[in-house]
Amino acid sequence: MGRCATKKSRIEPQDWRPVGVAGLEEAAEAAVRSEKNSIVVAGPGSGKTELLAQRADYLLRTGICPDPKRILAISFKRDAAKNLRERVADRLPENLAERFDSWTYAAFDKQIVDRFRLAIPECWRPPTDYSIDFYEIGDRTASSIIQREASALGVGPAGYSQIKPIAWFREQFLQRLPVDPSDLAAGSLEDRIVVAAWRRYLSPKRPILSFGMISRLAELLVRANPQLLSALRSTYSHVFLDEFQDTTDLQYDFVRTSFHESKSILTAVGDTKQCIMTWAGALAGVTRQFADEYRAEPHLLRCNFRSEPELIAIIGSLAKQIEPYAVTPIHGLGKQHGEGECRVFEFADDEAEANAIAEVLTQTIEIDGISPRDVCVICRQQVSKYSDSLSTAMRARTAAVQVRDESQLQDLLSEPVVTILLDAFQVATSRTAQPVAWERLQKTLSQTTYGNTDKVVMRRNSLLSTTIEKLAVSLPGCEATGRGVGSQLLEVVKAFGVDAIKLNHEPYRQGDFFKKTLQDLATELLKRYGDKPTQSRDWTHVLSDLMGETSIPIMTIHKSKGLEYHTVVFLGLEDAAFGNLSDPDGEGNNFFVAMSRAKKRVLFTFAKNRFGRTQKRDKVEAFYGWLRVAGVPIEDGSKVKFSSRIWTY
Ligand SMILES: Nc1ncnc2c1ncn2[C@@H]1O[C@H](COP(=O)(O)OP(=O)(O)OP(=O)(O)O)[C@@H](O)[C@H]1O
Repeated sequence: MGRCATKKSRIEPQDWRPVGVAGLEEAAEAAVRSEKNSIVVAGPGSGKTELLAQRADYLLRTGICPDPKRILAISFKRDAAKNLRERVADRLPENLAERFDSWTYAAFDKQIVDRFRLAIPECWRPPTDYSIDFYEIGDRTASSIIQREASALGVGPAGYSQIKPIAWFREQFLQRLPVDPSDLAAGSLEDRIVVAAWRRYLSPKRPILSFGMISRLAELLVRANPQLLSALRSTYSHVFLDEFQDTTDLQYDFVRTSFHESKSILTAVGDTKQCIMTWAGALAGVTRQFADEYRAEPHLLRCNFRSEPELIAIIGSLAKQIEPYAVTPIHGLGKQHGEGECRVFEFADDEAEANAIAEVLTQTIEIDGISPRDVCVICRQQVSKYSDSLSTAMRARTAAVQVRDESQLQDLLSEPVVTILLDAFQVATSRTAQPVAWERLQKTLSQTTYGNTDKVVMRRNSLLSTTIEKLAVSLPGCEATGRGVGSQLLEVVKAFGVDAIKLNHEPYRQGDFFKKTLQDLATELLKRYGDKPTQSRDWTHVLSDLMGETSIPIMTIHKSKGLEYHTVVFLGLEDAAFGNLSDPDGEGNNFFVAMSRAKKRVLFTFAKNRFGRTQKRDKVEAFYGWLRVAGVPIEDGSKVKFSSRIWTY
């Protein structure tokens, strides 16, 4: 993908061509060039994220999004927001890319609340030092809130016993907040409890907000302040909504208050693997609602650019079994045959499973030469529990590659300040040139300091070189203590300018998030560095370990969304792994997500005995049925020689 470093003049829409890809399918190109609200529905690997990056390129290069207007992209996960931001930054000149804002819903809501806190009606205004509750309230907490607040209002159990806690929480506590709470305060007992509970959460003594509450405050803020609303609308001429099928009521409501019936043009992209019906052209749920309310033009994509034709055929078969009218997906570049494979193995127990899969993973890396980062192990839930035997089996086979739970590190490594720091550490400690990291650092520094005259650029380059040199000198003798590593991080951050970094990344301006991110990074570095004797401390190794260059990621299905790998192993296609399957459609979609992450190979496993207990597959039988019809039989793992190059009977 060509990096465009120079300022280019505006191009005419008819002269614009997709950047970095051979082409786009017709429906995708229509969505990229659309002048109306639109909803793009497409299967896995169809290039939805790519389409948004291309649309940003189109709108900014042609001036259809004219300076000083901006594009707002909202995603669900931090790494998805980062991925989109990077794709746009990679292909556009800086002066254009800087008008592309890529946020998660949570971060966007929070920065609105924090920046415009004083415009929140006083009765709902949180103190500045509120903490975040990362978990939404569950049944038990809701129940105790109701009990506590009802008692405080002088109502006994007979008065509140009929209130269903979780329904109260979802439908009433998280309802739209009225500008004036007196209506609620004078309303039903449920409403009075809502007001009392909010007051307690907002109280200066121990203010604490969940992301659901922050979303509600952001919506209220925009609704209650016409000037803010109009500023938001005139700032963002175009709005992108990623993974739209997953939008919650609260998020939908915030978008509606902010942009419905405005001049801002909305592009929502949704994924049929979450909502199979849409593939047939029958929009469903929130997708349907959006199409109706925003008079959005639908664009249905059918290409898959990710997977080999054999996997696309299986994905298409599964879709058709679920929805007979589903469009058959085709390979994006017209390939008819490839090396894709999908296999299901049954093992006597998790130990046999671990040995076989460890063998497969080792071969994939050591013989096929696939990078550990291009291989992934997925579990439905409880990653460390499900992958425990596999970790042991891998350790017994090779010291070079391990499997690693990605859940905690994924978010930390997506942080912009962490990217700066790891790039700086990498350039300072690597024995070879690191042009990509160096260029990224230069670019970041140019965003945090002003001016582009030769003198300013020279001064910037000299500052960067000095910072890196200092770091290169200090790191080898760095104390193996939090203070030692932490102070090196601080030195780099200071060179880039703490305020400037915060100015460019809104979430760092709030609370102690910036400090905590640096602390978390120091802890992770220290874990890998501090336990070795001084002479054998090797920063290159520490960094590659932290960035996971030598480890195979293990993650939940949820974390795997939006990602792709050469080989995917799904451990435990079993009833217990899928919980109580109270939502079979949702679990079917989860299965679909896991299946569609693979470019070349996807393996599913079933262990008859796991954690010393017999496993069943009655509830997940539908998934096995889909696979059988798609031509994927269940194989007896004990009869397969996994140690041979080609797994034979
Ligand atoms: N027009 C295109 N030509 C060639 N390759 C493409 C094109 N569009 C996307 N790709 C590639 O196909 C893969 C899938 O693209 P992308 O991640 O954008 O798909 P997606 O629809 O967002 O996927 P999913 O929702 O399944 O995670 C990526 O490797 C991407 O680089």
